[in-house]
Amino acid sequence: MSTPYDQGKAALDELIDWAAENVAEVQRNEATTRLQLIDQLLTKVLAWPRAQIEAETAYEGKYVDYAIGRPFTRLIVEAKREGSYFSIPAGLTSSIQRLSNLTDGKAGEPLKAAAEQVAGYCASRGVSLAVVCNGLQIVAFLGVRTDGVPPLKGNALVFPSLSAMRENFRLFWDNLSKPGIEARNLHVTLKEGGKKSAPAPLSASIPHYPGIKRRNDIQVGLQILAELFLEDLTRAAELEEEFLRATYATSGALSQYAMLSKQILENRYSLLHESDSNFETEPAAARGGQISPNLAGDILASGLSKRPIILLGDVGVGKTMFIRHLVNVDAKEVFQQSVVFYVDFGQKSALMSDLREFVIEDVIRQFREKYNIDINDRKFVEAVHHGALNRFDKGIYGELREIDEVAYRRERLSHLARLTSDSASHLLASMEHLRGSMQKQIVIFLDNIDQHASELQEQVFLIAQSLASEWPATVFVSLRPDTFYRSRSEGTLSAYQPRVFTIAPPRVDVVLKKRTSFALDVLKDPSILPSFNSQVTLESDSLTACLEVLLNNFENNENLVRLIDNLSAGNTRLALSFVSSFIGSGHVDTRKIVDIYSQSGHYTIPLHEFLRATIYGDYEHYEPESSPIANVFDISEPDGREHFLLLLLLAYVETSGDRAGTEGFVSSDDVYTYGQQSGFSADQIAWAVERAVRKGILERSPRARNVSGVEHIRVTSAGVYTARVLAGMFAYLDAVVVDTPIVDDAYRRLISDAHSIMDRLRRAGHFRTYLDNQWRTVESSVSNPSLNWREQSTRLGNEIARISDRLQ
Ligand SMILES: Nc1ncnc2c1ncn2[C@@H]1O[C@H](COP(=O)(O)OP(=O)(O)OP(=O)(O)O)[C@@H](O)[C@H]1O
Repeated sequence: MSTPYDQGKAALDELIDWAAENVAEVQRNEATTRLQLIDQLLTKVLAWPRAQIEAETAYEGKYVDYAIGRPFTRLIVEAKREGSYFSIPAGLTSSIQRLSNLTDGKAGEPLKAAAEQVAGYCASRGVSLAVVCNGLQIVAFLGVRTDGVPPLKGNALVFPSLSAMRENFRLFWDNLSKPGIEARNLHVTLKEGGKKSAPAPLSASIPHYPGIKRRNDIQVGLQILAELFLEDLTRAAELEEEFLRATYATSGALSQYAMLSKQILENRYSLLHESDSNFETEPAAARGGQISPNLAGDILASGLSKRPIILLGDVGVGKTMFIRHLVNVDAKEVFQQSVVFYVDFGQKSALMSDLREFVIEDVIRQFREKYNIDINDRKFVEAVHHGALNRFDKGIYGELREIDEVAYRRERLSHLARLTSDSASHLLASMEHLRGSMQKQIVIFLDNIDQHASELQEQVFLIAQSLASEWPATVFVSLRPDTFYRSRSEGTLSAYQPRVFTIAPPRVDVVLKKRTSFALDVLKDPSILPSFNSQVTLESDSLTACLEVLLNNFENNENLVRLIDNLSAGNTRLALSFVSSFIGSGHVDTRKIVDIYSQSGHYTIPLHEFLRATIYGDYEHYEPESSPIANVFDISEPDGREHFLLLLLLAYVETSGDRAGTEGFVSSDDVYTYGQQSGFSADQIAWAVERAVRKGILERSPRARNVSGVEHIRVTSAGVYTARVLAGMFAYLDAVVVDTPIVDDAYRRLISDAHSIMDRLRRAGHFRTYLDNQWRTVESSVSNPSLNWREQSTRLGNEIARISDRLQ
């Protein structure tokens, strides 16, 4: 099979022949050159898809001949007429030349003019790679450099003829083809001196960074208890129904605190089914909490459906909780009449085994443990294979019964052994038997697959499909939107038309109040849950006080609820973990809280106190990978303006996504264009976007990327909150300062490790002034920045001054 590399080489051979045959023609003008030679070179030889080449794009009134690459422009090509030759000084044979050697003197003038022109375009659009091409010759160089070398004084990769490209095809391909450019080979070839990286942040010089935050005994005890009562309580089987009734918040009720437009909140999954009529999606529950009539109907039609029913939802949104509530409360009567298997792929053993085997073994185990049916029990086996045994009796061995009873029984036994040897088909027969003789519906839930890698999720999805079509059971499978769409677009799913019900998150404030009240009830009345109370230690009084404080704050402290609601961005598990980590945090003076509360009956949790517990977790210093909160000021290059790149992008995506009909999504093309027009390089933008997606402050549409080939992104509530609230808070600056490279030597010296509150306030003051200085350079290069840093900075300044005054 020929590779794109082979195809490129063959296309170049053809082009060489064609150029030789047509050499006598009138000299081609620029348009013809482009059409006949440059287009061929780019698309056929160098494998750039047409969809990634834009010709004649305008920016600030200037036109570039070709802007190449999606979602962002990776190189700009300036096309010259074929007759406009570049001359290579005599004796220079290497493909890599100093560009200034080629542009010297009169002979170098045409190339010099073209190189200056394209370098100008590159600078104004933030594209680093520049190419000048006249159809037969190519010169490539770095149009924007970050190593201080002026672009026209740097190196260039030169191919003075088509045959030179052919002779050095490997070099030509590696540096200029689509895969070569994407791998950044040209940067390396031209020895940019490696991209300069940003100076090390303060954390690099802090001994034992990030340091484990010490907890006192109370905090240690409280943390264990908080996890037990707020998170583990979920799994206490004795309390299942009581727990669900007391703590379930209806799925799909819109948040009252999210700093996102209603449009985005209401359309959490809606870009999902645009222009795909092969399947229907609908919310599993209406906003009032009632189960969708279609979902209820599907449960009743159990076993008739040959396709799995998909419960689609983001991580931690409450898919498992929805299933449990459905089975034990919402449709309790239906499920009581049914045989229900719940296969949990969250267990470790799921990872170790063959997945199909795991499902079969687990269902057999549940038959035994939940329904008291051992499908290998002799009597049961005989009942299941009753028909087969009748046929056996009528067959040739049936006669043995009269001749030799023992031999008959032995044959019959081997027959049964054969029928049960394949556990999958024996299980299938057992299910058929149950459905027929006991009139039971069979329902199987395959859950928590989304905690595994995506390949595994797809495998489980395929298993669900085959179970639904082979077994007399209704199969539910919970999936994340991205796996679902990947499977559809890659064909695993395309033959099926699954039923899809989406699970929207509940209101976080309601979940928190209900969960805290329930934990308090269990704590106060040991008889509710004996197994739990045996684990309660001396700290249970402190825990009671903490939970009462929290409950009170969830009811009255809007700022706190807004923080949790927005930062958890629909991940209910994350919201609960914020609360339990606050209770046992080494960064919170729990003793003080409990004392104030017992004296006054009231304690308002300040935002900064809760934020500290969340942002630092178990560490003493901010650690960007493990913290659930992103450092928006981090940079990838020694470019101080980059401190504001992510904030600018967040504000841009938020405003552009607010237009009606897009559900908040903006195409990456637009994002890159905006960033590049603001003077940032594509690499800087890619780095910022990647980091933001990883930290959940921007999210990609799982669907748009696969269907139209263009990635779409939108801001999350965590993104809006981080940009608008956190970035202007002292506690946030105080945390992320250790992780932010400082490009100004003077400020780098001022910003050091600090412990006392006065030192930290001083440090935050320096950091703020430093950021203000960098912001001035942004303001001077971005005509209409999407961000108002001055306002945030003033807020910060006021807060720092207020705290200092209070302390003095
Ligand atoms: N509607 C709800 N009411 C009350 N608590 C909820 C609700 N939904 C989720 N929770 C709580 O949030 C946490 C996460 O929920 P759950 O495990 O159901 O999410 P999930 O979507 O199944 O997660 P994953 O994507 O990891 O499988 C649990 O502690 C659960 O009790």
